[in-house]
Amino acid sequence: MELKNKKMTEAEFSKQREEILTHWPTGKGVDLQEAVEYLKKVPEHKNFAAKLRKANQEGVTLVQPRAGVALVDEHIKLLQYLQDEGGADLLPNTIDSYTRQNRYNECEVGIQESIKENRSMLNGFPVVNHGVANCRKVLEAVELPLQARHGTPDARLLTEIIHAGGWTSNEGGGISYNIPYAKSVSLEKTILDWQYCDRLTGMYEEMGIEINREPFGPLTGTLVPPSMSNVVAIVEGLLAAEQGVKNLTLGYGQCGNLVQDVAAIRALVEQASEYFKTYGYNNIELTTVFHQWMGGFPADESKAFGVISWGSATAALAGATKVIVKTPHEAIGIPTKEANAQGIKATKQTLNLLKGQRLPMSKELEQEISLIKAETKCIMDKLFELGKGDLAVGVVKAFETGVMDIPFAPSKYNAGKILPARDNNGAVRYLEFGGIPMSKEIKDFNRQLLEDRAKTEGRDVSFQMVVDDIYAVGKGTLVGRPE
Ligand SMILES: CCC[C@H]1O[C@@H](n2cnc3c(N)ncnc32)[C@H](O)[C@@H]1O
Repeated sequence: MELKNKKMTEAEFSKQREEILTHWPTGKGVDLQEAVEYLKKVPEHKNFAAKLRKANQEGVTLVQPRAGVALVDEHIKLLQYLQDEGGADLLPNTIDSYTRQNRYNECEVGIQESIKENRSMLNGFPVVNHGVANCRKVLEAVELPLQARHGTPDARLLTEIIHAGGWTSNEGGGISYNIPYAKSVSLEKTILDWQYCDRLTGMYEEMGIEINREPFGPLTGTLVPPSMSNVVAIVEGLLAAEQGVKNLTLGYGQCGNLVQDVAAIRALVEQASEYFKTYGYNNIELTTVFHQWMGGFPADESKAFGVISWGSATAALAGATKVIVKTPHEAIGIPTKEANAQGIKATKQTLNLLKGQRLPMSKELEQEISLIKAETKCIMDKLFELGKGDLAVGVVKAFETGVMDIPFAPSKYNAGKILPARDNNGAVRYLEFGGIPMSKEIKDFNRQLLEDRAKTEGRDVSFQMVVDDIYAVGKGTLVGRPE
């Protein structure tokens, strides 16, 4: 199929669908009309899009953990615990790595081993292998809306199954679930595949079922400059809107400097809304998600709670609609249900203490919002130019030329010439731009801030700053000062 940012035709969608549903036997359990009837009976309080809309209207920040284990009954117990003991507002189904690579045979082995070992031998919920009926069993066992959180370049079958199973939100996108997650999957393929997922979402919307879509904001979660992360979020939002998606949550991963993080969320909402309007998508319901620090964590659990609470405070002051929670086991690996619930409770305590508070506008905040918007615009303008007006084509060319470039991404389609480092206040700045087309004024401004830090530290602006910043939070500081 030719790559273009155009709503898929019915014929093209049906042709793909016929083949997709054969990729695993559980595909036979998907019947669109039957699924619509089932979804119509899902109560409003278990619809993800509805709950986000309500939170946005009330100005509250919802709390959502990540969680997923191999077997259905254990997964249900886990989600019920995070709902009842943790107090989660929204529930995840974190999907295992084999499913993310469409390696369903290995999921089958993992399921059998989990039964034998009586513990989860997969790092998430193998939703394709479990199929529609089990998705519904999970939904019917909890009182909260459900979302699939994964990292799947080709999520077409996964998306068919989760929505037929009553889950009303799906994370991901053609860029955000490729560049940080895959080594050699072409961007063209993942944009096309995610157009399918978004078209299916659009079809549900056209049949009266509200489904939320959430591009994956943090990307590599390693010092990603806010403007680069906002470009990906806005682009995936526009691509989804073209396919008929109406309910969108655009995301951002915490960098750590309060003013910059609040500015990133404010700039994201304002600029995304402008682009939706410019391109004629007038009825998008836009919400935001703030991911607590996605980089290296301190192993000490008390220190980990410090990082979790700081992310919670920033999400509240930014007015994010949702915050994704980390746990005190982050430095070790997949958390126990108890540690997961602790992360939720610490987050809710902080959000409640800050209820109704927002970071007030200031010269610094205004300046940071304008800078992020200006940087974002430089990249977006180039994107449309490269694509000769077509966003999808523009994205592929932007990565080929390094106009879009995600720091520390594994994908061979990512130029990897960009280098970020923190300024003296811990805000993430561009140290190297590679092919990113920023104005001279913006380049000089970023450089000056890094020179100021270098002067304070008595060293040159260098790659060592980048390395020091990557380890800093785990070692207990934000800026990686020389030892
Ligand atoms: C981009 C996602 C990374 C985060 O996703 C967490 N994560 C991954 N898999 C699971 C799981 N099965 N249960 C609970 N958390 C999980 C990691 O710890 C990390 O914070």
